[in-house]
Amino acid sequence: MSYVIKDQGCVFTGDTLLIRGCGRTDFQEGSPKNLYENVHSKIFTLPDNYRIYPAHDYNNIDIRIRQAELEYALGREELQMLSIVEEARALQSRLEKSKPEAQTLYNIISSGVSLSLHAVHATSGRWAAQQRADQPGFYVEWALEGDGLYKGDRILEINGRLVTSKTKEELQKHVGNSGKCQMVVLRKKSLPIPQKQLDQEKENNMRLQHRISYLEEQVKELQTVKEQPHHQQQQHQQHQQLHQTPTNQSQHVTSISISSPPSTPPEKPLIFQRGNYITTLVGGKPIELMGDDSAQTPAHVTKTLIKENTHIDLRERLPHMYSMPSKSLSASKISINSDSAYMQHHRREKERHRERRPRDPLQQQQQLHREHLMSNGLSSLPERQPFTSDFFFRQLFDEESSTYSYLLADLKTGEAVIIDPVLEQAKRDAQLVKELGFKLKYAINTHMHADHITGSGWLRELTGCKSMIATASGAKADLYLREGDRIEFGSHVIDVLATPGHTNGCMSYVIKEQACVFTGDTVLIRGCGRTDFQEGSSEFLYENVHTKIFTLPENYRIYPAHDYKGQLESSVWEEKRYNPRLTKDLEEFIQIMDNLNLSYPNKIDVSLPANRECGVYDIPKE
Ligand SMILES: N[C@@H](CCC(=O)N[C@@H](CSS)C(=O)NCC(=O)O)C(=O)O
Repeated sequence: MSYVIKDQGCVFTGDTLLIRGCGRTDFQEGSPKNLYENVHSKIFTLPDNYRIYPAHDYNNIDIRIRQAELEYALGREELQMLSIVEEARALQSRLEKSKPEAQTLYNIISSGVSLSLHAVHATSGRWAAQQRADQPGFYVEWALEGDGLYKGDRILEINGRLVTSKTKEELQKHVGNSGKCQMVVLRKKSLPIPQKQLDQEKENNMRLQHRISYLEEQVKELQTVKEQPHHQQQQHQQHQQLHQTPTNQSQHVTSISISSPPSTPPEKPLIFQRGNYITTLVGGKPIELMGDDSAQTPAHVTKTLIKENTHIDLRERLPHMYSMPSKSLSASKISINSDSAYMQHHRREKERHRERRPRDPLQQQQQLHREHLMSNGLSSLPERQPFTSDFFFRQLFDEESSTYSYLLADLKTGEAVIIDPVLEQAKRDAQLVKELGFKLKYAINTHMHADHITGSGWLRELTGCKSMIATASGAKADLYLREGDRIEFGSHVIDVLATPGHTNGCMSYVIKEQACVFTGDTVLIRGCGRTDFQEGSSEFLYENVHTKIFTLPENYRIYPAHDYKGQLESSVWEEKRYNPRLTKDLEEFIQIMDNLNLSYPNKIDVSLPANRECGVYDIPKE
């Protein structure tokens, strides 16, 4: 399927149409003919300015490597899961075997219980035997100590005659009135599994079931991620993390049915934890986190359905949780009594809101969204300002250094600029410029990079553009930039802001008309550039971000030079609220920056000397 959003002029083509490629057709129901026909009749007939968003992009060996890594991780998880499934099966069968089953000699021996034959002379005659429901033979019920008979012994022979009796009276005839006789009895060597051990095994089994369902989820996730290109894989990870943030309300429900609940509630609560996902079972019931605080705690409750319905006072059972800090579990809001006053209030409130809801589905959704924001103490994301129709924007990625480059153009004049190009991608970028019919005017650097060689020098050779960098960077270029400079391409203007801190020569580039800012390494998504080498200064970085970036309108999009977690863009609104470093006060910020403990960029030794020469140093011939 392809999904078209007409009013946004874009189509999501999945694997049907990829950038400069298309999906393979050599498995599943693949058909080159059908693919070709569909692309030509349904995608290529859409307006030419429709943006195409494919499901994959494979231009880089790193993606393959990442996929191989994922395959490996998947294999490992699958193996682990298999061995745990085996373990669970073995446990299950032991549990099942502990249920009463027909005590035929065959069943007993095949279940692994060893039997021994005993010749017993019952001299006292003080013993009794009984039949057992649905089981053949007679079993000693009680016997006087010292006679050598034990409860549970199965009587095979009495006074030389095999016991084939069907009734107690027939047996009595063999024994005679005195009860004194010579007997052969069959005795189980192993004693039945004690209840405590049985309970323990049930508990273990429950744990294993839980682990299996977690591993199944992991495998499913890995399988999904494996299908995605690196970019999306990283996004997926980020998405996962986001879904564990306090603002996420959705509950993750795993349903495990245990057919035989423990006869008595376990003394201790069972707590399962996977990262922020916590399941606590008390008396077989999951504890639910409720109340506003649950939105602020990273704990995420997995419901496990167990057939049991006891209400238990948690304060007695979990006194330690009631003293936990609210960051790990909001204990004061823990309750398992679904009819608690809080729940009743919550339900009534929900109903009240439902009654007030508008009829129109769109308005209803809007109201729900407002309610959701309000109840989570969030303000609403500012409205997005679209790019103007004559502004071309393309974000490009270099996998090796996780660097974003941005190709921007004026569609009317064809004049283009590229921000932070990477040497290894210069050919790709030059090719794209050519295909789109642009004329590359400038290759602009946000700063002198330490982790990769700039592509600006090489692009200059390939396209005739001019390279640019801040005077303060100390690097060579065709043109030097200072705060307040304006870079023009067609009718578009980039305003230059000096934002030193990561390095002396760091610049941010603002395009007011398009409501966006290219922050280089000054502001990263939920992070910022390191300040531990070159001329790094945490104080400068903090001050410049707060006075020059965070003062921009909140709906300005932020485009950084790197992202290591698969995020593509952010906004001033988001970073002002969620940047874990820059939202702190200066003192704490400096402390965070002083303790990042990042290793030096792998390519620092080649990048810095090359970038001082605008990247035209040691350029590969090919
Ligand atoms: N591992 C990478 C380098 C990662 C790194 O240090 N990134 C810099 C920007 S490039 S100098 C940075 O400021 N990171 C901040 C952060 O919080 O990660 C490599 O070897 O190239």
